[in-house]
Amino acid sequence: MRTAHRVETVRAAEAALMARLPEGALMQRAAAGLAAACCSLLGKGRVYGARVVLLVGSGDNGGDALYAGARLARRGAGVTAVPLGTRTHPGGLAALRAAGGRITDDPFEALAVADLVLDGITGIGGRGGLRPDAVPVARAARGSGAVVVAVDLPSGVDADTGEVAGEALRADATITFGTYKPGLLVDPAREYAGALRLVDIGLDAVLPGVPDLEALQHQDVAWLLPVPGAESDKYRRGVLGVVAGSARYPGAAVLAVAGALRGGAGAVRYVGPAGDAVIAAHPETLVHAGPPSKAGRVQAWVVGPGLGEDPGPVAEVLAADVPVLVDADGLRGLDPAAVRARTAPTLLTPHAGEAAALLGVAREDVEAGRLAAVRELAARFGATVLLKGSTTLVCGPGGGPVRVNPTGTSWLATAGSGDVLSGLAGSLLAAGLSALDAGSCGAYLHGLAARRASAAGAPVTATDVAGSLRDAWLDVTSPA
Ligand SMILES: NC(=O)C1=CN([C@@H]2O[C@H](COP(=O)(O)OP(=O)(O)OC[C@H]3O[C@@H](n4cnc5c(N)ncnc54)[C@H](O)[C@@H]3O)[C@@H](O)[C@H]2O)[C@@H](O)CC1
Ligand SMILES: [K+]
Repeated sequence: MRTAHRVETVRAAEAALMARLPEGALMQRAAAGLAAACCSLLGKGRVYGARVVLLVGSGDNGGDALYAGARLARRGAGVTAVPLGTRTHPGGLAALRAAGGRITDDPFEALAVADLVLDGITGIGGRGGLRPDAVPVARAARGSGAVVVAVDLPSGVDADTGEVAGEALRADATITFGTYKPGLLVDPAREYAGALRLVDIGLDAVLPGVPDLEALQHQDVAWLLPVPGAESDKYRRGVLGVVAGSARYPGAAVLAVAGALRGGAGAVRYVGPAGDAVIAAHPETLVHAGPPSKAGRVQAWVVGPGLGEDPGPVAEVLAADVPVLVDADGLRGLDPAAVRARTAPTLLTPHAGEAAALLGVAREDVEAGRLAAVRELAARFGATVLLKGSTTLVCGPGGGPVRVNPTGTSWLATAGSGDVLSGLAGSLLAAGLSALDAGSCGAYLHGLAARRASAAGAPVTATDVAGSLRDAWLDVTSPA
């Protein structure tokens, strides 16, 4: 599990750790890890003679860059610092000078020939986007052909929310200290961070056990996925009911069932007007044309994909005392009170547009502030919410850590892929996973399947994604 903590928590942990250590020890740990990471990015035998430029802001983030620069200078790199703040970390500056580094006020000359740029303008103390004087310097760094390495965070992004208010530096890699920060894992900031590397500075011992954000990895998902026991039959493995599709959108039913059949439930019961299309594509499905309440027993429901204008079945499904996943058309006009009144878990799976409609804000606001949006929806509906998009987030109703999905590809932005996800996550619900686990494991497998299907960088269809779910499942559950 990859975990992230917000700035307030990081600062408290750092203070607790610093109280036990000699002055400056923590910053030296950070600088040592940062310098080592820079050496490996430059490549073996390429540190001596490398031209390194440090962009140095007024705080300790600049201090990290300066101390790391001093270490690189001692290994033979030509290191030039560009002070950009109202002050420059005095100890770091002295260390760089003592190691033979130089200071310049002409960043453009130094950047033109740089092999590596360290962005130490702001870290967790940054507020808002880059200040105007830093903007042309950050752009020149990006355009220089050098490897751009952000210290702790790309300067200009919000560490806690992943929001980017104004301009921020685009890094090839970010070397972060002690723990990930939420902004490193959530778009739009995540896109600015490049490849992530965590440097251990001993913070784990003092960080709270419950993080603000967590990202599942293969072994976490493998642990959570259902495995049939010797005594299992199709009913004990869980039956999922899918209420989806309409005369106008029969394909949504076919795709939701395609996801559902590969999600671990023992059987899938389709309820709706697209039974013929569903059976033609998936003969293993049980179909029922009548209302959901007459369809027979299920352990979970999915309602919404391709339903069209008729919200009738949504209320009927919400009245059932089993977990319910509501997606797509089922989310339109969804009443928070009706969801809050349920005793069984509810999982809502909006994309940014649907989330915006539920919150009464603009879609752009949801995309710019995904974490705030998913938390607000979960609190308002008293439900688990899976917010789909460039960074898929899953938040439980009780506050707890938000799960951020680390798999996926932009090729997933294709018609019908959400229908596959709702079937898949619903199937995991029917198999007995909690709404948080079903949503996050579903998103994980779905993203992995899309990556597999588009392996060579080709477009994928939702049908391709469903077809690759089995391989994604095997990927996750096969021992490394
Ligand atoms: N506290 C600690 O024990 C450790 C801190 N470390 C480093 O220290 C950093 C935090 O240092 P600070 O708290 O000094 O904060 P930062 O260095 O992140 O930034 C604060 C400084 O930047 C200025 N600033 C804020 N927003 C700005 C903007 N948009 N544009 C330009 N300047 C801006 C502020 O006026 C202030 O001078 C971490 O990110 C990490 O890099 C590491 O050395 C590990 C240990
Ligand atoms: K930085």
